[in-house]
Amino acid sequence: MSESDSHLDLDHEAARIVNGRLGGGPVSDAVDLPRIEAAVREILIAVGEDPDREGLQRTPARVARAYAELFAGLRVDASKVLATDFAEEHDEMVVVRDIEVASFCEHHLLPFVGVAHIGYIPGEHGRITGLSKLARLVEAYARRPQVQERLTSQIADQLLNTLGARGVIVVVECEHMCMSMRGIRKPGAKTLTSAVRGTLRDNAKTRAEAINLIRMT
Ligand SMILES: Nc1nc2c(ncn2[C@@H]2O[C@H](COP(=O)(O)OP(=O)(O)OP(=O)(O)O)[C@@H](O)[C@H]2O)c(=O)[nH]1
Ligand SMILES: [Zn+2]
Repeated sequence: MSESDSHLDLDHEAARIVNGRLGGGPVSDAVDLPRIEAAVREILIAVGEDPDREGLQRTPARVARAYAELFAGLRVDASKVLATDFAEEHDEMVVVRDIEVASFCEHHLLPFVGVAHIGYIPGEHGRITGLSKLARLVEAYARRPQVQERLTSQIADQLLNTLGARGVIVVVECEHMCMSMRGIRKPGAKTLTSAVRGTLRDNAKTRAEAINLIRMT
């Protein structure tokens, strides 16, 4: 696979969506900005605001553009993110940690933010991926309505299936705004989720090594 095949840039992706359509895709695939604008205007009225006051006049359009960007992952084929891979005689662990996560809980459409740590052991044929692609994979799955558990396992499964990794560990730690700003109101509470696949699941010693690398300061 060539570098350019997999050069998925979510900002460009969002820009294309804002411009009305995805490159090559049908127009109906694009985010319906006017529809979001109309809905945001309705929300403003419903909460008792005046959407026509000066400060709010452009808000529905801004929110529509923001949503196109924040949910751009819905239009990314996550399997293509890992398309740049290299043959390399490396059958040891690769860990990238502290990858920023900004996602949206699908229950309240409020952000959850934190970090993801990803470790994998290349498969039999020794395919490794570009390091940035691991962060791109996080972005592709985070920029959509999510639950943290699914985000975690989707990342792990994609590494296992597309890259053919022998073992995968994904740990995500996030604070959910729906728990901090409203409802139970417990700011600072962190949710940790993990997904462990392949040899890392079966072999306690290798798993411990991965966890040590993730925790190492
Ligand atoms: N498992 C899981 N739960 C989540 C996630 N994000 C938000 N939630 C939870 O989703 C649940 C939704 O619960 P509901 O009782 O339907 O909604 P609610 O009345 O707004 O709940 P409260 O937040 O307790 O006020 C809440 O307990 C949230 O904390 C997530 O990523 N994973
Ligand atoms: Zn929530």
